[in-house]
Amino acid sequence: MAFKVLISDPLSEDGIFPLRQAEGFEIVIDTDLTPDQLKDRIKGFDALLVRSQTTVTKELLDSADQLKIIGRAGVGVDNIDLDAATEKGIIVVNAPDGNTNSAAEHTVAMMMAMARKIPQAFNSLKNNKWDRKSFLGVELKDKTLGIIGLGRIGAEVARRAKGQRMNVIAYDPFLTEEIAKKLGIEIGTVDEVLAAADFITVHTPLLKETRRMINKEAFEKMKDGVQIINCARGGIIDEDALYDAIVAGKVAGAALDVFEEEPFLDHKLLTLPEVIATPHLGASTIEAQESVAVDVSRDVVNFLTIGSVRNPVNLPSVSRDVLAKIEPFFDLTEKLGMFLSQIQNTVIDEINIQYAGELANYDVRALTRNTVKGLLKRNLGETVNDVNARLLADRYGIKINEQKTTTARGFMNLITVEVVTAKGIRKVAGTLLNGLGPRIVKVDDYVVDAIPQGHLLFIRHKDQPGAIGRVGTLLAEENINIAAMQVGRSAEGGDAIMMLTVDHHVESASVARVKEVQNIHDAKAIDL
Ligand SMILES: NC(=O)c1ccc[n+]([C@@H]2O[C@H](COP(=O)([O-])OP(=O)(O)OC[C@H]3O[C@@H](n4cnc5c(N)ncnc54)[C@H](O)[C@@H]3O)[C@@H](O)[C@H]2O)c1
Ligand SMILES: O=C(O)[C@H](O)COP(=O)(O)O
Repeated sequence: MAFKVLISDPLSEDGIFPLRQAEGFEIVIDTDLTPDQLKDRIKGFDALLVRSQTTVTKELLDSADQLKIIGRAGVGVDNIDLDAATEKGIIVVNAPDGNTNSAAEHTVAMMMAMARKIPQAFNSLKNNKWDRKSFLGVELKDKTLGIIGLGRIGAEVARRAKGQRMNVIAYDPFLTEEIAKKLGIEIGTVDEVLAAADFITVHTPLLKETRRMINKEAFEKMKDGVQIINCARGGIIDEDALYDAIVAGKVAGAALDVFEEEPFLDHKLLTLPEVIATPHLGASTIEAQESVAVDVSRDVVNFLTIGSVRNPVNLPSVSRDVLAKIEPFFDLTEKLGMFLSQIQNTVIDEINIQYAGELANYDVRALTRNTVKGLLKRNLGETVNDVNARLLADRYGIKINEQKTTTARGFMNLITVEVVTAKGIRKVAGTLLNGLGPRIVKVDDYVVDAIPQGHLLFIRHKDQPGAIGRVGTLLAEENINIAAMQVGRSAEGGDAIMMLTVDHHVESASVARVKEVQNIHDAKAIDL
């Protein structure tokens, strides 16, 4: 099967080699589409690769009939409607590390260019003026740089600022004493950073909390003559407040790579001589572009071919080590969910999943999602996947509980899935048998040994002579071949079950005939 990938923003040709090399991938590059054209173009594509130019709206996603993955060749995903993507079961991946260095270098370049008024001086020279008086700068040495947001880029900027012999004070909700000590910087509150800094640079994502966090009140807390850098996201700094603060002489310089509205050709901040700017070039280096394109291309190929990704944005990521331990259980957990959903029809209130044995030592959330996906699939079909399984369960008011225990009662690992409904509890347990693969080992309280694959007939009956024989005869009449059979009972003459592996799907008419057999309480056809 061929996978179709649409690239709607300019990406490094060298960086997309994982897509070019992958077998069965058709790549279309179309970077000049209007939003309306893109809505039409997206139909039939399995993957969309973007940078920050393409705005991925709910409307665009609504018109995407095949889309499974969006790759953002960069960090910020504020151009993508993540809620809409999650809702539609579309995974979003980004490339969080590939442009860190470039963005940090650009930030430092902007700070130095601003401190020494290099763009203004160059501009004057280009206009045939040899002016040595208007461009008196300041040194960085011994000045204090305030960093708000000390993630990947913020930390790299801090390292470089130390190299410029600056003092650094930073605020980040996750900044520990240990990290600060390692970087040789001071930790401050936002207000302390604002008050102490000669230069302030922001490196947070644009979030509800960070939108316009550098506003009129924040400028009032700063030193006179402070200089501001934003190479993170437009909107973190209130542009009107910045304009006023510069005009009032409070802010001596601003170096901006990003803006509230992009792209633009005319901006009132650019009328001020104190402002230098670049058109969102933080990640625009050959190295960064190649690196981010490689990262997202790999994730797109891996996701579409083997279902795994390294940098999911709307799914918790699983480390490589943990993935190696839990990956063999993916198929089993989905099948356990599918099995349970077919032996019972009542509205599910709660799903309890117990991981017993070695698995209890790992982060098994990916297995839980997979189990829930298996359970919901029967009614929600292919619209449910790993991305939206938990969200859909939430929406239907289904509580999900994950329990772990290291004792697995004779098994290396045992996964027990239980659904709680108004009619009671139904459960199924499964394991991986060394060298033999997945097995269902318990259904409700009956011990069985069935391969969770293909077509099964699950029968509840009374443990009486002849019940098994009569079912066998009836299935022969229906031309249904039995490949394997398991029986289990609570007590001699009590309730019992039969698990038959058959060669084909059992039609509902045949199931109805089985139910009429003497001493048979119930029968269900199961397809796994
Ligand atoms: N100009 C460009 O071309 C360019 C290039 C790359 C990244 N970026 C942008 O740079 C920003 C940082 O990227 P990163 O890779 O360092 O991200 P990151 O996730 O590694 O770091 C972001 C940090 O911000 C912190 N943070 C969140 N809310 C905060 C708050 N209210 N106050 C203080 N800190 C807060 C987080 O704790 C985190 O440590 C993002 O907005 C990204 O989109 C821009
Ligand atoms: O968030 C990012 O990675 C940067 O803003 C880079 O955006 P770009 O890929 O559009 O240059």
